[in-house]
Amino acid sequence: MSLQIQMLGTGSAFAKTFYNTSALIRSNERNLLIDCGSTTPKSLYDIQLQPDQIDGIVISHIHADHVGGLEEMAFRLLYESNQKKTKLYLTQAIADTLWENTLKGGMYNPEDGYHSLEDYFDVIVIEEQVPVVIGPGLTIELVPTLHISSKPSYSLFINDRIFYSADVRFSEELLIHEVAAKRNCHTIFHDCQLSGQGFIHATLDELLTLPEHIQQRIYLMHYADNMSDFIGKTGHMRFAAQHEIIDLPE
Ligand SMILES: Nc1ccn([C@@H]2O[C@@H]3COP(=O)(O)O[C@H]3[C@H]2O)c(=O)n1
Ligand SMILES: [Zn+2]
Ligand SMILES: [Zn+2]
Repeated sequence: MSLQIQMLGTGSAFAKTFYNTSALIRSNERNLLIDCGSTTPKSLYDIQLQPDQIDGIVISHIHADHVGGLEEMAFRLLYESNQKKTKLYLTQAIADTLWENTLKGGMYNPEDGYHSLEDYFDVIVIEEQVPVVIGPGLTIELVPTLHISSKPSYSLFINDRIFYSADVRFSEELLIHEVAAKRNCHTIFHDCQLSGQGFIHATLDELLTLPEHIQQRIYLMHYADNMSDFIGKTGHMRFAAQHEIIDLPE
C-alpha cells in the first residue's frame, strides 16, 4: 500500500503565482482530490491528469478557491468523457448550498435533464466526524472547524493520522489537543496567512506559537504570492511546494 499527497496548488484565494490550495491524495492507484478551486483544472492539466482520472473529490467549504473548478470538471466529464460522473464527497450542510447557491447558475439545464447536483456528480453525503472508506488503505473524516462564522466548513483527517486544515482560524485546542495529542498525527497541512491579522485564517505568527514537536510536522499551504520573503522565518515548519509529491506513512 502506498500513500502520497501531491499539492496541486498552495496559494491563497487571491494568489496569482500559485494555484488555489488543493491536494491530490494518491493511494493504490486511486486519485482523490481535496477541493477543486477555480485554478485547480489548470494545475491538473499541468501534471497531465484528466478529469476522468480523478476518482473522487472531497469538498471542505464553499469559497471559489475551493469549489470554483467544479463546473469545469463536471462539464468536461459530461461532454468530453462520455457522461462519466465523478464521486463528490460532502456533508449534507455543504450539499444543501453548493448546488443552490454556487453551481446552479451555470449548470441548471432542465431542457437536457440537468436539474441538480446528482445529475452531474455521484454525490456521496458523509456524516461529520465519521471516517469514510474511500478505497483500500484510505479513509477520510470531515470535522467541522471554524473559518467564517455561520458557513459550514471542514478540516480533514486522512487515515486518522494526517491532518489537512483546509481554511481554518488558528485553534490551539484543535492542533495541540485533537491533532497532536489525541490523534498523534504525523503530518499536518495547515493554511497560513503570512502577514496581517488572522480573522478567518491561521497566521504565521499564531502557528509559530506551537511547540516545536508540532511545528516539525507542519507543511504550510494557502499562502500569498510573497511567500519567498518568509523562507527561513517559519520556525520548524516547511512550506509545501506546488506540485510537490510527499510520501506519507499510512
Ligand atoms: N470575512 C472575510 C471573508 C473573505 N475574505 C477573503 O476572501 C477569501 C475567500 O477565500 P479564502 O481562501 O477563505 O480567503 C478569503 C479572504 O482572503 C476575508 O478576508 N474576510
Ligand atoms: Zn481558501
Ligand atoms: Zn475559505
